[in-house]
Amino acid sequence: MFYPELDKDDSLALHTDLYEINMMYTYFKKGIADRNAVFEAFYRTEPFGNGYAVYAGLEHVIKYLQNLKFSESDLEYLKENENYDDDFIEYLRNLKLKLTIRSMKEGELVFAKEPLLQVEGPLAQCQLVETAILNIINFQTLLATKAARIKLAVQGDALMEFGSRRAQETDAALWGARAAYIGGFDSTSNVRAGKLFGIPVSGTHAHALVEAFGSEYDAFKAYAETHKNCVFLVDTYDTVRSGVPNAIKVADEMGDKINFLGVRIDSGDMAYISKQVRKELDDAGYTDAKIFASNDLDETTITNLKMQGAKIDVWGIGTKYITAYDQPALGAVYKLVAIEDDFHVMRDTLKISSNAIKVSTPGKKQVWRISANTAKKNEGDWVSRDTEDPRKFDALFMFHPQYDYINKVVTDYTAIPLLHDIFKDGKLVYKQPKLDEIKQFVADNLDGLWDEYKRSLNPQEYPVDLSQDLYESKMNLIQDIRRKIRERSIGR
Ligand SMILES: Nc1ncnc2c1ncn2[C@@H]1O[C@H](COP(=O)(O)OP(=O)(O)OP(=O)(O)O)[C@@H](O)[C@H]1O
Ligand SMILES: O=P(O)(O)OC[C@H]1O[C@H](OP(=O)(O)OP(=O)(O)O)[C@H](O)[C@@H]1O
Ligand SMILES: O=C(O)c1cccnc1
Repeated sequence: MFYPELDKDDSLALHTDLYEINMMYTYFKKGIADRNAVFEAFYRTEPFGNGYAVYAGLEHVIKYLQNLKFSESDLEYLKENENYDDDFIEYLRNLKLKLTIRSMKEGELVFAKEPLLQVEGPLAQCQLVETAILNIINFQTLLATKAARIKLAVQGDALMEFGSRRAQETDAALWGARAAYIGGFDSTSNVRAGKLFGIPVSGTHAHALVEAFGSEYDAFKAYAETHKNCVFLVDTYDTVRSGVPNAIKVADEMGDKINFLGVRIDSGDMAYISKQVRKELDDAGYTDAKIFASNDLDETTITNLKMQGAKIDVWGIGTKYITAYDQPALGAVYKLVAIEDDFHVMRDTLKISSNAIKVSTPGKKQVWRISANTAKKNEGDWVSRDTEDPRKFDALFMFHPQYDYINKVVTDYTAIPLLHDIFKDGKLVYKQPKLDEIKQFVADNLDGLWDEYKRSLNPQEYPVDLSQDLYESKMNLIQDIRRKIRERSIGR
């Protein structure tokens, strides 16, 4: 630890951007800190060109919110470094979260432009938690989605997560291992993730073992004499001529004393070499021995290797998974959608932009997953005001919010609300599922999605439609704001 005097009194209350606390200060001084507000978090485009994202991070968000309180050293720091009056510091000292949070469940398949998490409560409190909530769900949702893409590419083969050494620091390795498991990996190499989350841990050995013993035979033999389950890394010198023959020799000598699970290759032409290795293992009678592969793999390389007929059974994935190499940010944002006015009435709010995708949708919402009762597949998501309930209608008119000529009428459907109560007035009301249940939930959800949305390249756009009510109030609010701006500029 670098700062032991602070660490003992550290908290995540300051894990926020300064501008959040500066806004809190303004709200406090102007007497509106406790006005009721509603913020919603959403992202704007699907990551990796995928057709959906896998929502993850809620467990960490809950942990963060449950423990949120300014410590004395936090307050001291603010007092010394910012020009806040003492009454604000006192306000922060007594701050007790009273937020009502609604969120998608972890493992839910989610789509661009729909609220994933909604925060309602005192304006200043809503503002404080923006940074950490986005920090957590941006990372974990991105990674769980990457994991699901990799899972799709391996077509049922086993997947090991190897990313810790390349992760952007320790928290990313830990929560990234969890997101991998949610998204479809079978195990992680991170032992702490095993201890904290109950994820199966697994591993082989590194080149260092071979180098330390000076020869592959001595290294494999030593490993076999100290471990029951053995996967030998065979590419330190020459995979085909030395690595695999030495692995086979040790397996023969040890017989039933070990479980010879297979060999790992970590370099070279994986398609060509894996075929050679398969033949050597089969010829020696080890037809059940598996070929493990690692080396900067991702869903694209895996798909290509499969196309080449590579004989790989188990895939170890590190760098390109844990760093979300091809798209390092999900870009989820947190926007104010409603606020209490001077007359204690909730008023919708909107952010206008010349960029259509950046125009937010006002109002407190609910997201409904609409599935056809006959096909048992999802028809799309219907974003409504939180007061609307499509279960009361016989038919649902669904239309694209930007291109309203793309529309359909759905009958005989089931509508399931996706935003669930997590905290009510600061009290946790949600029973958190076990990690394995979340993992299963992802798999079940994927079953409910048409293949057209699931393919990893150029998937169809999944419909995320607005209710008529929401659409009209958005258009009216845009007109209203434009008119006010026009009037003001004419007056000048
Ligand atoms: N047959 C293949 N088709 C497509 N990509 C492959 C194939 N074989 C290996 N790759 C990938 O190509 C990339 C570079 O492989 P390369 O052969 O240069 O590694 P290497 O130099 O042998 O490994 P190292 O640098 O770790 O010793 C890696 O991401 C690897 O997974
Ligand atoms: O390739 P990744 O997907 O990141 O998987 C993790 C990598 O970590 C280990 O390599 P190591 O740290 O020894 O580095 P090197 O193999 O690249 O030399 C292992 O042999 C994998 O290659
Ligand atoms: O167990 C392994 O083979 C492993 C673990 C971490 C990184 N690379 C490989």
